Amino acid sequence: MTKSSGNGFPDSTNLVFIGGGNMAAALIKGCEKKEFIRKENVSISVQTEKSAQKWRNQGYQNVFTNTLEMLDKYPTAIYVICVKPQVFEEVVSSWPVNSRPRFIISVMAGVPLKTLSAKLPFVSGNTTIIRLMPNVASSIGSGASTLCYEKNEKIDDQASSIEYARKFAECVGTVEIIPERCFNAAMAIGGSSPAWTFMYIESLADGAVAQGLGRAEAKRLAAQAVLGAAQMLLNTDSGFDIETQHFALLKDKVCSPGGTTIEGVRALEKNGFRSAVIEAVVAASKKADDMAKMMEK
Ligand SMILES: NC(=O)C1=CN([C@@H]2O[C@H](COP(=O)(O)OP(=O)(O)OC[C@H]3O[C@@H](n4cnc5c(N)ncnc54)[C@H](OP(=O)(O)O)[C@@H]3O)[C@@H](O)[C@H]2O)C=CC1
Ligand SMILES: O=C(O)[C@@H]1CCC=N1
Repeated sequence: MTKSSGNGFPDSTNLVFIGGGNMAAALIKGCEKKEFIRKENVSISVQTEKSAQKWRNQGYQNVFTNTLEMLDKYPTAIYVICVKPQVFEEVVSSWPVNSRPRFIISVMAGVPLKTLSAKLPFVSGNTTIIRLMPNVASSIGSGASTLCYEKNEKIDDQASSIEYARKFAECVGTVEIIPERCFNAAMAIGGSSPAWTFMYIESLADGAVAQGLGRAEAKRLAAQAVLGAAQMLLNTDSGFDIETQHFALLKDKVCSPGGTTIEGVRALEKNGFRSAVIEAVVAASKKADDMAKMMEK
């Protein structure tokens, strides 16, 4: 009998990554660390020989600079699309018509399921296509991913594919399975917000540096303060229940009457802090909506 390592699929199942950049690296390394996959079952296609060599130097042997050649070699593997959305059309053009992947996971922002199906007519129909939106913290196993797919009872054993994708995403952090109509909004928080959080932490440090604190101390302190605050929201040991309680409960605990923090709250509100953050989420989400519309053309 074929051995299985608990992911529901035989150990010999090949995972084929189209694109081998930051996201592919985070996912591959996270899955390997959790022994979900092994190097010998991973194939990667990249654009440049330089990137291919980087992967080979890390012990990956199945590395290609020609996607068609790779997909030809693994016509029934699990495919993970990890290229930029702008490159997707090019990838489609080098997709062999006889490939029959077990299922497909796409991490591309702004490329909806219906576009993926329409652009890959020869593989869709009886092939589950899953959208997964990981984030940069996946590279250290602290990602916050979202996943969506279209339920189709005609597809054989679709539930196993979804379960595999869920476990795959869990190798690099948490995963929320959500309807596609909310996917771009979730992407703005899960996928994009780490960039804004880095900006926020940088600004905290800048403020303290302006007031005389050393740069290194300010950076460490700011990062740890943000981490601790996030952990209080997620860890019930803080007495906070994220399902039922309002974030302001914790904010109010920090704001002593007549104290320092409330002065900072006042300054933030005066400068449109919350509105700026809300608008950033809406802007990122709308950009993904626009990208999806462009893709339809
Ligand atoms: N960065 C992030 O935080 C997140 C990104 N995403 C999504 O992940 C996807 C990838 O992003 P990211 O990993 O950051 O991008 P990168 O630029 O790091 O990686 C893109 C990869 O695609 C390869 N590539 C380019 N053209 C081709 C081609 N024709 N055939 C095969 N491979 C090709 C590149 O090769 P080479 O290395 O040789 O240039 C590179 O390895 C995007 O669609 C993005 O929307 C999703 C969530 C978060
Ligand atoms: O900026 C982007 O388009 C990608 C998707 C989410 C994070 N990075």
